[in-house]
Amino acid sequence: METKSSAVRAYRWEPDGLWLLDQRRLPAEERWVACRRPEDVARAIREMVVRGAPLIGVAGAYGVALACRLHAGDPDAVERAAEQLRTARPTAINLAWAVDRVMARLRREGYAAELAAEEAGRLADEDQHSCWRIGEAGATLMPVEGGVLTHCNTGALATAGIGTAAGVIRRAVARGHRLRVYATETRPYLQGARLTAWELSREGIDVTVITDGMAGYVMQKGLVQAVVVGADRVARNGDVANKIGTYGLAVLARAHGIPFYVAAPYSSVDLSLPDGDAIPIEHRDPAEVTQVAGVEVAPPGVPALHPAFDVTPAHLVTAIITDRGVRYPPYLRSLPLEEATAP
Ligand SMILES: CSC[C@H]1O[C@H](OP(=O)(O)O)[C@H](O)[C@@H]1O
Repeated sequence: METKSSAVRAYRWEPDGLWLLDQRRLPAEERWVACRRPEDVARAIREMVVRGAPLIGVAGAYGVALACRLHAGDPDAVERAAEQLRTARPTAINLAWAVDRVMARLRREGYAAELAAEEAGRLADEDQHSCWRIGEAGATLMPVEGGVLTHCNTGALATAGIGTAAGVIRRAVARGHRLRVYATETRPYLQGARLTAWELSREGIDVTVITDGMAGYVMQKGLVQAVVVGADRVARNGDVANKIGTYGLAVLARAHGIPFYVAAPYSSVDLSLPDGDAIPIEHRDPAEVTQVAGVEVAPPGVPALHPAFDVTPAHLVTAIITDRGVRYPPYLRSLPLEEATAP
């Protein structure tokens, strides 16, 4: 299965450690950060040097390999480092899932850095193939010609492959769909304006940045024929946690009769949670809201909310595009995602 593309690569596992493309500096500057200790990786995840549900899972997995190197012969120290990695950000299940998978192998076979790195590499390869399968499954759902709105960044800067929602867009364009992509800026970190616009434009994909507040306008004007977003965690009933603002897009899409697709690997599905109310929502530093490029835009002392994610109820989701096929409601409402089968 072809999985390569011209998509950018956001991480490199090298003999001296894990190198991460510093996504806080894009698109102005392509600067790499070296992580040689597990706490370097945990900090990079917390500070969003690296971000994106599947990709922070891969980074966390390599962080375990760094922990085995640093704490050779001290399994308890590796366990403590793994706990710091798996809890660096709470919402994306991929992080805990990936770290737990590597640790399960180490507990069986020994706390060797080579084993951890091998398992992290397998995770990355699996995510590359998963992105490709998601892209292929979702491409057929995209308009042959028209506007597609996407939120946040779900591409090669969020995964080890071509992306989830952005992977759907990439594969649809590769198949000849004539798409105009509307990328919401995605305040406050600006994943859309800074990252998605950078990723897609450098590949010649027609992308237009809009403010988050323009989503209703482009839908009302008939400029958008589909919405496709990613996910950080999907509950058993199909409720979806994703970047803040996703829920509003789903409501707008439903009001305008526009299909609202979620693209996510099964590694983002958390069958232990019955519905979206149980998904932990990360609240980040309010200064990320009140400051733009380091400039205070709100009066000093005025508080700001900063939930980094929201939950879209399954009934607003047209379909979830996964690496195991497309899932349609009401299956998502009546059956756990795992047992649901495409109609
Ligand atoms: C491939 S899904 C990426 C997912 O992660 C993003 O969150 P963040 O940028 O805070 O890591 C966003 O929710 C995307 O949909």
